[in-house]
Amino acid sequence: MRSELAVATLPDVGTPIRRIPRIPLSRDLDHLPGASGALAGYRNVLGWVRRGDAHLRDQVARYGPVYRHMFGVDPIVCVADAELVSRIGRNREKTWSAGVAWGYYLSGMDEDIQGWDGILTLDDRPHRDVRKLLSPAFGPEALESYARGCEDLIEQEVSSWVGRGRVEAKAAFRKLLVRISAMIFMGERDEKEAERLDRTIRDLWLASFTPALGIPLGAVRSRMVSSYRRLLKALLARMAEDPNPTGTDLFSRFCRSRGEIEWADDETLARTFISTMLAAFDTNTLSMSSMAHVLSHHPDWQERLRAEALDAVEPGVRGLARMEQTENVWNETMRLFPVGSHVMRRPLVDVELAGHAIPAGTLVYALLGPPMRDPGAWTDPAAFDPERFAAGRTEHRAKPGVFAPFGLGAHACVGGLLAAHQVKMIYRTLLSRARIEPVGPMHHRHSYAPLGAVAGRVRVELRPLGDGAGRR
Ligand code: HEM
Repeated sequence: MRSELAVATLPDVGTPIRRIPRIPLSRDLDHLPGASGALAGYRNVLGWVRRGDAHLRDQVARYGPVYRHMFGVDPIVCVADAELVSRIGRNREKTWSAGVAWGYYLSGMDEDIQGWDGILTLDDRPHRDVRKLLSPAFGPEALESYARGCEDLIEQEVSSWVGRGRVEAKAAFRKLLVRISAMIFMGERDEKEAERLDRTIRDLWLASFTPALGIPLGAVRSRMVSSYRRLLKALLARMAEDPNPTGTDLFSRFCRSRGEIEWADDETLARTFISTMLAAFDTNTLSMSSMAHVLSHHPDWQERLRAEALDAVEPGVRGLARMEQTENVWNETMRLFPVGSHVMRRPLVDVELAGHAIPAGTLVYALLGPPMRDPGAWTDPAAFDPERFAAGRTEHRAKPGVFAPFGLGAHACVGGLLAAHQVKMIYRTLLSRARIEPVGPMHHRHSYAPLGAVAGRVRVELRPLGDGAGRR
């Protein structure tokens, strides 16, 4: 039976959605294998936080590739089969809405919102319009200028880590990436301003996560919303002061495209811009921290990457393009320690997945982690083996959906290349200066909180290389 409430309020397939309301979730899921009830929902959230992807793989082993569960107070359907994940993400049937799914969490977060909430709450043509607007800011010329713009900052920060000796990778990478992002995104070089921006982004993540936990819009959320409004006001003031900015930062590039979308006023653009930053801050910090853990326990791979780093001295993106082994290690790290747990979608009509009827309006989590251990695609899936990505093996292309750390289809990550450049630049500098040694044993514990990484603190020892061992 279909949830009449959800169906009554769902937009038609292909309808551009403006100001997505919070459409109730379909709850008619009893015919699916899985668990239900509030207690299961809270236990499930704890499982995600404590055991990350291992928790999800256990659920798949128990219930199969399509199952129902609760995430906090919300009934969800999880999909773990690579081809189904690919089908949902690519959305060739034009059935799956990211907007209605994200809108469930984000809509109404700020009662003053007059326009779109963000890039992930858009579907169809409005979404294509925004992607087009963003594309020059992620094109080759822009990426080159970002790469050159942050070289000095990376040098400085890496020197200070090596000087300190022992670092906690999550905090260290975050501090550096926040400064890089503030510079790239907003042309902001001031450390304090970068930290303030970071706090706002953190608040926004928390604000979008609280409804699933059944936490009412109380004091906590309103504090988060006020820091969001402050940032929005600052962006709008900047747009008003300088209607045609010449800066090379992402915001200036974005502003220069104003007027290209007839439906988007300044406020809509500023909100869209904030949502773009929201997707960028934590993601790469976590992938790089997991990589530090992995490299500290694989000195052989570290040596290979060091040789590559010392060889790739050409400035800008040309040198980075040569760092294929670094990219393979990064990919292998994200395969074993996924960053994004799922892409969230809702079908706008009733659909069938692996013989199970999924009612329109169901909140579906297309899981990204379990397919990355699919034994049908990966040899010895639990092993650390970066060469599986190299030419000649390319296991990540074995079948659709087996490797999608950046999502799939129209909403696939816009910043994947930028993230890869940042990883290569930072590791090129770090590995040419120091050897990364472990503090404590290798462990595979993973956690989603809500983004994923090696669980807990990632402490590593940085031993400066002897004279002549490093060049940069
Ligand atoms: C390791 C780093 C990163 C990972 C693992 C990652 C992962 C993802 C994933 C899985 C999605 C798809 C979400 C969905 O379909 O529901 C996504 C979308 C997105 N990412 Fe990333 N991301 C990373 C870095 C970045 C960076 C550096 C930026 C810079 C701006 C960025 C900007 C975005 C944006 C704007 C979207 C939404 C695209 C759209 O809706 O069209 N990401 N990312």
